[in-house]
Amino acid sequence: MIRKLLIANRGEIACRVIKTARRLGIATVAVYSDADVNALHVKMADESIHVGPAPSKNSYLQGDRIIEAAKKLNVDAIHPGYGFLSENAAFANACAKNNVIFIGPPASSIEAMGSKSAAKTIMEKAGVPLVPGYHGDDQARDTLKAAADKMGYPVLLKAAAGGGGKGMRQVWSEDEFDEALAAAKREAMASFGDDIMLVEKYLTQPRHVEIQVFCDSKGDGVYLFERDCSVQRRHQKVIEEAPAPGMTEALRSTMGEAAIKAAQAIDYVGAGTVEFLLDADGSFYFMEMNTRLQVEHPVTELITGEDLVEWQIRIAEGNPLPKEQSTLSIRGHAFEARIYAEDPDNDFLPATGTLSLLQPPQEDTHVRVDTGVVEGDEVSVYYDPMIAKLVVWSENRDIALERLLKALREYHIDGVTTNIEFLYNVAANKAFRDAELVTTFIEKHQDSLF
Ligand SMILES: Nc1ncc2cc(-c3cccc4ccccc34)c(N3CC[C@@H](N)C3)nc2n1
Repeated sequence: MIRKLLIANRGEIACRVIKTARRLGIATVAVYSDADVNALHVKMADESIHVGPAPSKNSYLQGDRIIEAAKKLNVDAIHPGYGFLSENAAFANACAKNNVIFIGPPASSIEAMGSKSAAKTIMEKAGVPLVPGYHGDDQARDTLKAAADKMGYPVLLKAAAGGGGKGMRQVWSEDEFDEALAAAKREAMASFGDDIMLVEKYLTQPRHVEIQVFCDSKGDGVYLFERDCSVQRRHQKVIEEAPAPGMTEALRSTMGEAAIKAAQAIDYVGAGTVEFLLDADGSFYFMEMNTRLQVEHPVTELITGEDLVEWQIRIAEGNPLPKEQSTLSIRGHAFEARIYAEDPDNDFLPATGTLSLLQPPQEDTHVRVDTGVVEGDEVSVYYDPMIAKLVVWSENRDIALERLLKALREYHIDGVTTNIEFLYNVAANKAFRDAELVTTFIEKHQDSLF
């Protein structure tokens, strides 16, 4: 039984986890840095404890200090949120060693997904579809070149230690290969200290469709359907939605079952997301598995009616899955737009300042605002400049889209530059309305977005 929970995070996700913990009658402990002394998540928690100076590396990433705080305040469990220590195997191990429940997967699952090539080998064995390519240990130039020639161009060179789009390089023809390989290895070594390369068939117009999975400690697993996260800018998600437009029941269950197989291949426990590339012909390929609760989980909550943080807590206590696959279903359609303090007219550089006016749209059962700030707060340089997640639901996509546009029109923020107008332009774009969602969406339509 978890009676007291420490949230090892800040901002909207810390506030969001505290809300569910409070509803479940679980006492909460917030951790905060010098910059967050008066932050909303500190005010919302029952107790709070200072963990260090403003820079994340001196505070929210100080795993030992966070565990000391957990022991000092006798907490039963730590929820890592996303980012920070949420996918840090050493931290998950340290929690276990100190008899504090880590609300997340076993450290071994986190480690297994840490390297792209190791992950692909595991998934291949589990029968999860992979993009045609090479992900072996033999890194000789002739071996990688032969794989590329065999697949046919274009191919994509990917750093095994990379992620989120870092360390990727397209090769459009054979005579570009050597120069591209040398550059990709140099970049990977500089960024990750590891230049192991994967070679993959380059899908030119894929969609990013991810499956939310949950496994309990007995090895049972369910999928809570899919999210389409194709609309991204420089590998930052901009607008996410659930369910994925155009998904058939057959494809949904095939991808869902593949995602469960992926999770069970690494003895997964808890909330996880299996990311797939979905091609226009309905083929899908394993991309990555995220061993944490995702930023965009609210769209899944709105179409299923489930509280994913409650599921995480119940499973971390050793309970079986709250629901079986046959009792889970999709109702309606949801969008999430990430409201950022950034300047679209200045290459989306983070904006700072004081939120002199912070007026979210009128919340109702179909408009949800997940935020970690209040009017008057400072948007600081130390952390991700997300102001809020605007999440809307309706019985179908068209009405949900209208609700999103209306809510964006009603969102008034002064004091910092935001991306609200950019978000509106994306959502109002005809190709978006027609659900022509591909990962190249933003660059394809950029003339009408700025
Ligand atoms: N073989 C092959 N073909 C096309 C791809 C295109 C992307 C990609 C490239 C650019 C933006 C993206 C947004 C969402 C999902 C994928 C992408 C991609 N990514 C981007 C980051 C990482 N998640 C993998 N891998 C790909 N792999």
